[in-house]
Amino acid sequence: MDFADPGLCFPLRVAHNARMNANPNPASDSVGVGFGSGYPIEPVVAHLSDQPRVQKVPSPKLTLFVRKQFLDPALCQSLMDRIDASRRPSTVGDSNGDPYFRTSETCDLDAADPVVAELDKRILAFTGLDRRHGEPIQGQRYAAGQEFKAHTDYFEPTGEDYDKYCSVAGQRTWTVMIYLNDPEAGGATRFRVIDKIVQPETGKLLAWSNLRPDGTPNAATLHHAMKVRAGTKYVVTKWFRERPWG
Ligand SMILES: O=C(O)CCC(=O)C(=O)O
Ligand SMILES: [Fe+2]
Repeated sequence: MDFADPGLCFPLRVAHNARMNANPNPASDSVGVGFGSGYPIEPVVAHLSDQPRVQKVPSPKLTLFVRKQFLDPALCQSLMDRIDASRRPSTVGDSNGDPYFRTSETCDLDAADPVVAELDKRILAFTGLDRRHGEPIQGQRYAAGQEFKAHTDYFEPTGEDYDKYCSVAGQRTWTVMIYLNDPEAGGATRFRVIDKIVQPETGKLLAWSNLRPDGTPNAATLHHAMKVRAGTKYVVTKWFRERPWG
């Protein structure tokens, strides 16, 4: 389940793959090609830090950015409508046997849908990452009582599902997540290693590197989508990979 063990460290494979796929060249496509996979992270960090209204969470352990009101409420509503219309139970890699570990629902958003294409374009322009390294955007929906317990978005290199999820595109480099609404109560995202709780707000974007500057998976990215207490929570997520996606 991509569950973080802070003691784990798998430097060689990840660092090697990540370095091989970094693209230091300027854009050769319409948007988002400049920084390849997002590893090395330094150019991405510089680019994100330059964007208007972006805050970098001050932590030596984790590279995490917050950008409020990245999406306007109308676009958020269009995305929530799509998530409502087409959802399935969420799944986890490397299950630990806890059936309540991730109780939300997931929507595989259609990349051909103009609303989704617009979202993709904005994320690529904002991050500077290469569209070829991006997974298709997903939506997540949490009804009251639903959550996604503490996990990491990278895949444990020793986990039994590592090859299944990573053999083609490699490890996850960056996570970009946007809250689409502000649920009545609960639903915050808690990064417990750095003691940071982010409250959902309509259109607020989070972006973090799942890898340390040396290319190893960063256990300090451990995060918990806390239970929604009242109302419904919606987010969209786009993950980037070391190598092109499919
Ligand atoms: O919903 C959230 O706050 C976090 C979602 C998440 O961590 C994930 O989908 O991997
Ligand atoms: Fe996550």
